[in-house]
Amino acid sequence: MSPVDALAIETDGLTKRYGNTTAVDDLTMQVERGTVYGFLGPNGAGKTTTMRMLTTLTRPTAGTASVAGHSIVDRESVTPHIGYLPEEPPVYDELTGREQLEYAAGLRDLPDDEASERIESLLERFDLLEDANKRIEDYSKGMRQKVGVIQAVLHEPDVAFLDEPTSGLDPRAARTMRDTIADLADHEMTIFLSTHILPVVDELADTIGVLHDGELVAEDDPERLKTRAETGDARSLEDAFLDITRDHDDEVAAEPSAE
Ligand SMILES: Nc1ncnc2c1ncn2[C@@H]1O[C@H](COP(=O)(O)OP(=O)(O)OP(=O)(O)O)[C@@H](O)[C@H]1O
Repeated sequence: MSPVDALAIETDGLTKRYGNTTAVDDLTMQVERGTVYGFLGPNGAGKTTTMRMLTTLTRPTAGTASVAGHSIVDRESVTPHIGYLPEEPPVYDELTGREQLEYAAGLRDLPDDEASERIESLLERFDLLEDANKRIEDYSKGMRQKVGVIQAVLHEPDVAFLDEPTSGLDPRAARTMRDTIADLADHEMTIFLSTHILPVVDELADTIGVLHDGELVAEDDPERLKTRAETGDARSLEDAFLDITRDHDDEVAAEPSAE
């Protein structure tokens, strides 16, 4: 595998502006195949916008990116290789959980027997078998979230984009979710994981990127990120995150005003 083939995601100067707001600002990053990339950032940093560009749901204002070796402007080439769990799982209330997953498998052209084997095994894994024939309108938030994650990885995409995958999950289900993400990564799936729950990233991520005001302000493996550059002392990921995003705010405040 050449170094380029080894990349699941590659962006170069990726930028998205909405009017006067620059949501993502000149983002250049690389994510290796089969790794878990923890994508952190304060509210409004541009994480969702980045994921929407990488999953072809919104077009960049400038810059380029490829996912699984395909340019994101070539929607038809990219989508078979990706799965996406957005903040609100896209599910139909009037379907049952099982019907929703069968529908998702159909959209992905999965053969019926393969689809039903995977659906049943993931339903069991997420403790949803008993409720699989209930309509989604009667599901709790956590149950909807489970269906959303299952449908994002059902077709075993090369790259899964997961936005807050543990949102709404009880501790046992959150554990299952973390174990599932680790298993998928062990089977060569690349996971691009955005969450505010730092222990999840600390446990799972091979690399962490911190986005702030649309810019990538830090990127490293969790252990190095947690080691203070100045003193070499260990700190928690939460402390590292707070230091990095505060330092960046201080830098911005110290910049001479353009006026
Ligand atoms: N469709 C849109 N139109 C206008 N502005 C937008 C749009 N989508 C996002 N923005 C702006 O872009 C910036 C980045 O938003 P984004 O949702 O990507 O952040 P985020 O890091 O995902 O935040 P959170 O952690 O709160 O989910 C914000 O200032 C937001 O207001």
